[in-house]
Amino acid sequence: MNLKDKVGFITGGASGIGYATAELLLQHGAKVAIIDVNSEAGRKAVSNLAVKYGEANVTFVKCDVTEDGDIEEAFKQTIAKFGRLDIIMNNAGILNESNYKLLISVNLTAVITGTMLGLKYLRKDQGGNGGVILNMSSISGLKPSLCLPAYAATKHGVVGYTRSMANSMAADIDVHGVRFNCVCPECTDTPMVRSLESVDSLNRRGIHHAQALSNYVSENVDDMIKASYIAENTIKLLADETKNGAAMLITSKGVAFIDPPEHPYFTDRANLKR
Ligand SMILES: NC(=O)C1=CN([C@@H]2O[C@H](COP(=O)(O)OP(=O)(O)OC[C@H]3O[C@@H](n4cnc5c(N)ncnc54)[C@H](O)[C@@H]3O)[C@@H](O)[C@H]2O)C=CC1
Ligand SMILES: CC/C=C\C[C@H](O)C(=O)/C=C/C=C/C=C\C=C\[C@@H](O)C/C=C\CCC(=O)O
Repeated sequence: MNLKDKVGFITGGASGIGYATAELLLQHGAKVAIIDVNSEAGRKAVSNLAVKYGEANVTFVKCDVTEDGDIEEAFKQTIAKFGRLDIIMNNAGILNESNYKLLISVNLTAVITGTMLGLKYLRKDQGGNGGVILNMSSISGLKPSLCLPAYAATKHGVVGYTRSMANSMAADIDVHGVRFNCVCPECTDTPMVRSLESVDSLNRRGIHHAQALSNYVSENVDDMIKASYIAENTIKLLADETKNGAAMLITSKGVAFIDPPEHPYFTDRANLKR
């Protein structure tokens, strides 16, 4: 996919990985809607990006991704502003083991809702141009995370959902034109991770092994991979039209595509005919 003049929709785009990806899309000539619950951060992000890339190319829509109506409205406002939609990045996420229902709602339910609601605007057979849905998982979606079991459950859910959607819709891709992929970064230097330095904040959020995790983050955060590195690899995946159903692990050593185990039943639609 040539990113020039394409339109991206990024939840959690006011900060961290979402913001870095928004900026890189703009550098490639795309237009971007930053979708975020934090109005102050969202407006600040857009005013910074507008100075560099032009007011006509970036917009902010306030949206709590746990509210279906907000997500629908955000899609409508994005298309009203830019006239099309090509890239959906369901990226908003939180760390809160205490409030695991909210955690699941933001990190997993909203990814499914954003995919289902967005799909109808992308589908070529429903008036769209085709495109790509990129869901944000984590290395914690591929392996256990002893400090964050509920978080890991949401991120495993994102991998399972994204691969399953890709498989179930791949046979008709010429009709709808939509690809589904997910990215799985290791620990990255962002405001979300910097917030883990405070043991009080970890305890309030019910995070396991709080003191050990706080020490680990304080000692390692400056050497962690940067959001710009996640964004560079995310953009490559977005643009690569050969990739559908990919789970891209991103670590300081580079990227790797993690394949699911083989199983003959219901991994592809041919088996439904048996
Ligand atoms: N930083 C890391 O080490 C890693 C982060 N991730 C994932 O990447 C994504 C982005 O994380 P970061 O950039 O690190 O965090 P961040 O905290 O810098 O950015 C997250 C953004 O999501 C927004 N957000 C939170 N709840 C929301 C809601 N209900 N509705 C709309 N927006 C909401 C926040 O306001 C914030 O702007 C998350 O899904 C996270 O789980 C994955 C792997 C590693
Ligand atoms: C106490 C020692 C620190 C880490 C080991 C442990 O496995 C763990 O659970 C650490 C989690 C740290 C998470 C911090 C931010 C989360 C971001 C994620 O999206 C994934 C990144 C890293 C997971 C690291 C891991 O599980 O080892």
